[in-house]
Amino acid sequence: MVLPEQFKNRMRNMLGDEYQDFIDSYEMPRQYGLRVNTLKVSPEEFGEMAPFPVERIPWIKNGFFYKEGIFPARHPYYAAGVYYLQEPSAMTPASRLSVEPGDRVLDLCAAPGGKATELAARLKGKGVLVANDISNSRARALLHNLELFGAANIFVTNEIPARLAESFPGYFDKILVDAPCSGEGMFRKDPDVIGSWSSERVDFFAKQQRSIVKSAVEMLRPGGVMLYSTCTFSAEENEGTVGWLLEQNPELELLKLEPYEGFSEGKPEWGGGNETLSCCVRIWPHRMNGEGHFMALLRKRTAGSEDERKRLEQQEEKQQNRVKRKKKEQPKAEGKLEAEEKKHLEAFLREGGAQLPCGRVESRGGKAYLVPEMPDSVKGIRFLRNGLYLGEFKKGRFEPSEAYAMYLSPECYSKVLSFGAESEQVEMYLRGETVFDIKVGEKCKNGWNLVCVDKFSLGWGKLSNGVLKNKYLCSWRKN
Ligand SMILES: C[S@@+](CC[C@H](N)C(=O)[O-])C[C@H]1O[C@@H](n2cnc3c(N)ncnc32)[C@H](O)[C@@H]1O
Repeated sequence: MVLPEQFKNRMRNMLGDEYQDFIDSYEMPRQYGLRVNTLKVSPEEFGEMAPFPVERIPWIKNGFFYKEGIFPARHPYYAAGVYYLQEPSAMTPASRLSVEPGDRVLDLCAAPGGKATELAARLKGKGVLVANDISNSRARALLHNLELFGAANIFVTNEIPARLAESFPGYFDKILVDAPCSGEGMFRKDPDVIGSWSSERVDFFAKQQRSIVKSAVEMLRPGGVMLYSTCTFSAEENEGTVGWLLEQNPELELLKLEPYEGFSEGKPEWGGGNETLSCCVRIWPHRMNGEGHFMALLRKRTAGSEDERKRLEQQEEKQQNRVKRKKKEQPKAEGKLEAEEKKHLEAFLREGGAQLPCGRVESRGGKAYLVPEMPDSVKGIRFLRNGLYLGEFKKGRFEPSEAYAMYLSPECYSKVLSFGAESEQVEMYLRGETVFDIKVGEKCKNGWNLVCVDKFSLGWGKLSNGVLKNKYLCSWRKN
């Protein structure tokens, strides 16, 4: 692998005696991993039922290594959202942010969802995940992955962080900032990144990261916890950014991350000398089985000293005023279901013996959504999805959505048609073809059926006289 001379010089200066081991790691095979969706299956169960050889990743509870030459994305379990393909060190940031059901969580730079899908799974349907990305096309991929995972309590936004900060001052319990970076830890996985590397880009990202984390801190509640991560090695973008953040925000303190023997400490001298920077964690490819990552876990202290309390109060007041001004500017949007719509939705739920989780159902443009609790100040925020898209009202009936199918499990719906993972029928279904010769049985009946591969939902199909009309979402179909 041909690496830029300037990059090599920088790494030689950083690593000293270790430099040769680091460079040699570029000749070693890259690491392949998948992370199990705990909304659908436990890691233990997956370990027993995995359709190809896997090995547990020692520092990630629901992570598994698989070998080069295996293609997990081709298996129907991938289409069922049973796992997400992710390089093992990239699994680490979300694994070290202690998200609990009921938390308000923000993933500020979330696309395509490698970490947001894990945060959503940890919430177990309670609380809310705001998953944001500045790029609209990448935010679409993020939404797709969250829906594939069956995540319901989501708000997928496409905003600049400063705009979000106006709407969510001091709102979140947990924030992940997986910042855009120079990607030095991606060289082995994606050699194209090498071509775009330059020391100017390192400086560019370091500056951009400061502006992103500044907004993130404004959105963290006192006592809340934030994890900052990158997939790069440069000091400027890692200890440098975190050192600056600590200087600007004395209410922040670094916490230790749940340890693993392969992790290395951050270097205070690379970030202005603050000794606590040693709490940061680095994953070096020559020291453990990961491509490379940096992580810092920060907590916003609750007001302690009188000065600090006053400063936080002033900050809070300023932010609340901004929210009040915004509220005045925007009329309240109406989203209640019409009586007819309510009737059609209830008829559908009754037919399948399904129950919606607690929450508010809203209708927008003839579509129904189960929406999470949100402050009024979100009005005006650009978003792709608010909550779980349940389905559409069409010609006097309700048609359930793909996202709703992915959210459901066969235990929650009374009409289920399950294909075996190795069957030709599951492949036909995923290609969008009509499936014939289906026999009705105890669970599989005429009408809307939740189509599954083994016990994992894939989508909808409408059964009549042994013929399954395929309702699998066109844009998700296999070619
Ligand atoms: C390292 S990637 C995130 C990867 C993602 N967390 C995952 O695990 O799949 C950084 C992301 O930040 C987004 N981004 C770049 N500048 C941003 C900004 N100013 N605010 C928010 N997101 C930004 C990029 O579009 C990109 O998707």
